[in-house]
Amino acid sequence: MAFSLSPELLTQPTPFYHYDLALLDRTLAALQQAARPRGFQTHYALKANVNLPVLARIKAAGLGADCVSGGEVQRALEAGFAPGHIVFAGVGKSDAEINLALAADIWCFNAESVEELQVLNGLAGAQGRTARVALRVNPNVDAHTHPHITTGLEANKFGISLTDLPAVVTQLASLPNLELVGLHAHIGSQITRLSVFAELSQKLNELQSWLEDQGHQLPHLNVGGGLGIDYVQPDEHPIPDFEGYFSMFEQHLVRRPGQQVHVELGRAVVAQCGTLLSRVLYMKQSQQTRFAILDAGMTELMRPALYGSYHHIQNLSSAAAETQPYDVVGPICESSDTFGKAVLLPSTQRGDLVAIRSAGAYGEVMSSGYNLREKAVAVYAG
Ligand SMILES: Cc1ncc(COP(=O)(O)O)c(C=O)c1O
Ligand SMILES: N[C@@H](CCCC[NH3+])C(=O)O
Repeated sequence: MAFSLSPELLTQPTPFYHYDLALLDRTLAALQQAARPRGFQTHYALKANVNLPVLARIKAAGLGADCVSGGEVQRALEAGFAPGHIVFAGVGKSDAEINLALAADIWCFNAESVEELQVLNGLAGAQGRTARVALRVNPNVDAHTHPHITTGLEANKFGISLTDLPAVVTQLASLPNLELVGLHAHIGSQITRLSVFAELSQKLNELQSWLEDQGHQLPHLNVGGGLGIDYVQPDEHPIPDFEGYFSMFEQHLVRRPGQQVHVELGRAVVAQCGTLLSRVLYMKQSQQTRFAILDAGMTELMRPALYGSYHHIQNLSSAAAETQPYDVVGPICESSDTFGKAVLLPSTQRGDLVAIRSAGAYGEVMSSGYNLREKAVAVYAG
């Protein structure tokens, strides 16, 4: 169904984020329908969107929480996620963040280096606790996505490299306040080539067998997130291909009896339910280009400026059938503050309301106050 705003929101000051919670609920239902019969548990990666009404629906659907900062652990607790359903990942956890998560007795730390394991061991001992850890490995699997959001290659800072793994596992024997409970990998985001998850599964199978040979049985595996969405046709494909995603792991990941397998999805859960609404402030014609200058910019949605990402743009005020190309830009003092070049829109003018689609993930959370901009408000429907 094409995006439209309810009449009372037509006078809402712009820019603002709009979240369709009914679509979020349908997405969560489809996700659980694909995950549960196959025996997978889903955590939601809070980094994609941390708004409490969004988190409430996600928690109600039975997902756990994947956090990458002390702030996210706190937000997950505030949203009512049980500590036993929270994991804490991240390549640079501070002592204060680790202490907070230890005190909350979260389920698991996904650890990314020997030094982190040593610090975690010390801090857990000081609190008189044992910390459950999963080793985040860098499996050197190419996710075939944008280089800035690829995380599972040797060149990336994330995870323990496979060559270091034997030394890390040896070290664990001298860290009495840690309990190894699992293996974790996350190879990247906005992945649309699902075969890479088969490759990841095969790497994890080999590593699991190797760890068992070292005497470590793993009650838990975490295969990360990364499932991509359709930014080009959000109306045709509002719900991502959860069936295809889970069936890859079902077919290729060798699970042990009773083993828990987690996925941690962010974008696929929340991207399509969010839209950034903005008004055209000015039209401007240069020698070659017709610009539509919006009141939203890279401060509200950074993805196009940061990665050259495509977001579908609609003019909600103009019904003309004929279209012409516009460069749709923001008001920020950066040339990269551009939502799209040569975007085909019906005749557009000052005051028109514009929808920038698929902005529910990594949109509002990545906003900034650059140019002393005020934070855009969020409104919820459904
Ligand atoms: C460790 C980890 N887990 C989960 C995610 C969520 O990824 P996505 O939003 O692509 O599902 C990310 C982000 O890429 C991540 O870094
Ligand atoms: N911020 C990225 C995704 C990064 C995922 C976190 N590792 C995006 O907007 O696509």
